[in-house]
Amino acid sequence: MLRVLTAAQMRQAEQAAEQRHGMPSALLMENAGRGLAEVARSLAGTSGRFVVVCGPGNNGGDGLVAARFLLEGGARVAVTLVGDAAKLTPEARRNLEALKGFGGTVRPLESLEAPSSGDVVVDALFGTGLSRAPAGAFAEAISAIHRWRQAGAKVVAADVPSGLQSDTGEAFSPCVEADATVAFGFLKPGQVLEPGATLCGRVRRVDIGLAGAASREVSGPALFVVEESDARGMLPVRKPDSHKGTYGHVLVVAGSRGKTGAAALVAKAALRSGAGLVTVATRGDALEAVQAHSAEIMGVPLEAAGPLGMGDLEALLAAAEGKDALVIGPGIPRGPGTGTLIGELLARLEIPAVLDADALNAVAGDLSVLRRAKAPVVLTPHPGEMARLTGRSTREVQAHRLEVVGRLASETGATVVLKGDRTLTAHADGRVFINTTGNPGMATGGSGDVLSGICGALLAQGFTSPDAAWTAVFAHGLAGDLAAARRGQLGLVAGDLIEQGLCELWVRWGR
Ligand SMILES: NC(=O)C1=CN([C@@H]2O[C@H](COP(=O)(O)OP(=O)(O)OC[C@H]3O[C@@H](n4cnc5c(N)ncnc54)[C@H](O)[C@@H]3O)[C@@H](O)[C@H]2O)[C@@H](O)CC1
Ligand SMILES: [K+]
Repeated sequence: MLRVLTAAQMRQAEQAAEQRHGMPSALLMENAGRGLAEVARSLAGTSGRFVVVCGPGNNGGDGLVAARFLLEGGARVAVTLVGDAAKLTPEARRNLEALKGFGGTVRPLESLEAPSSGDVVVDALFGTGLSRAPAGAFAEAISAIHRWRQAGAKVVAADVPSGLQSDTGEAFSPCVEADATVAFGFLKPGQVLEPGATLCGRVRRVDIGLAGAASREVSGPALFVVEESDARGMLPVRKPDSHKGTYGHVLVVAGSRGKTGAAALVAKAALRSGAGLVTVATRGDALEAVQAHSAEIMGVPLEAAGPLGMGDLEALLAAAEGKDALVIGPGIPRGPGTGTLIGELLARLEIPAVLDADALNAVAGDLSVLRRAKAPVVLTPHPGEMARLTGRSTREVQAHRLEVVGRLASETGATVVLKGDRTLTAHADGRVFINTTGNPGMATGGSGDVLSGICGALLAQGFTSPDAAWTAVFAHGLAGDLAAARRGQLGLVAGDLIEQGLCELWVRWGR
């Protein structure tokens, strides 16, 4: 997994490096600038020129160091400083002097010969210290960088494209669009969350000497980007002497008349993700249709009528006997008593549970039932369901995804999966896993049911709730990518994620 640090955590890491690991910040800046120069050089044509646009903070300092290394290498380099030179940080100022010592000069932006194809622009206006929308001379410099890029120059951003908020991935207007971004030391959330990820172009991380220990000394959420090897490594290789009991039995409480497909998708996804057995508990008038979807699905009829409620408690407790995980929610008939029923189930069952779809809406009114759960709980809301769970608007949820998902996990003790582009999985211990697989073709009915089925199967196979959740999210997204490669994004339907995507994925992973 790749560790991701917020701006505040980067400052803590920098301090720890200096105070406890003997690594002065001047050296960090030197390493950052050298790495930046190397990436810039790799993007230039044979006789390409470099234009380095520096701001007033340490990001500008990195640019000044890069300019010095480029000059030292014999390149043609123009440097411009935007803003009040008197306000340079002490480290940036030292590097301005060092640049001058190498014969470098700083010129006003208007006097520069416009770079074009083969040339490289280094954007070192703002990094993690950006605090508001760039205006005035800064906005003009960003417009110039944009024009130069249109004319064919490549743009490499120091740490983050200027104008991008490194903690959220939200972009102010204007914001630099880069061909490559050099991440100093650690990735930043804004480099992996959209729209930031797109604005960054290719992200190249360079080591700058922030001792590994520094990343352990930072406080707040521990953010990670999941890589394919992480998810693959979680999936068990089946042992020759195992049997269906080895791989767990999932109880799926889902579906109703007219929504039998939801239950079938959960069940089939669980079956295709290694669960030994899957039983669906649903209203008697829907069960036959659910089982007709697949010969492998076992069934338990819930004979009470109407919405799920306390009248179903005894039947569900009985159905849960001998099961290893519960998935509840997709397509259930929901009524005023459904939340109470789910609360009772969580308080009494000793198996981990995935709450999805209408189970989330049912508990939204009283989240305290989650705290009283006997076993681990995974919540899998999409942004609209997250809005109902947290009493915020969907827009607010989307603008503060990291913060919202982390807070709900720590308040409820559950593992929370906030779905959408770059799905986030937060655990109550402060870890947040950022997912990078998946595609817009997966925005289709039933896709979420498949995710909860995969997650249920992994829980039944003994995964902890955070491991089940982030692994399921990664596998679900990659299954979507594999299925889209065969069907196209427009042609993709949820069933393809199971029959094509997941099966192709397990073959690819040798599972
Ligand atoms: N933290 C670390 O460990 C390291 C940080 N380094 C660099 O330092 C950067 C962070 O440096 P700083 O904290 O100095 O921040 P920045 O260089 O990103 O910019 C902050 C400066 O710009 C001003 N500012 C912010 N938004 C503005 C706006 N919209 N218009 C006008 N002025 C604005 C601030 O008042 C401040 O003076 C990183 O992105 C990275 O490039 C590197 O030198 C290496 C080590
Ligand atoms: K920058």
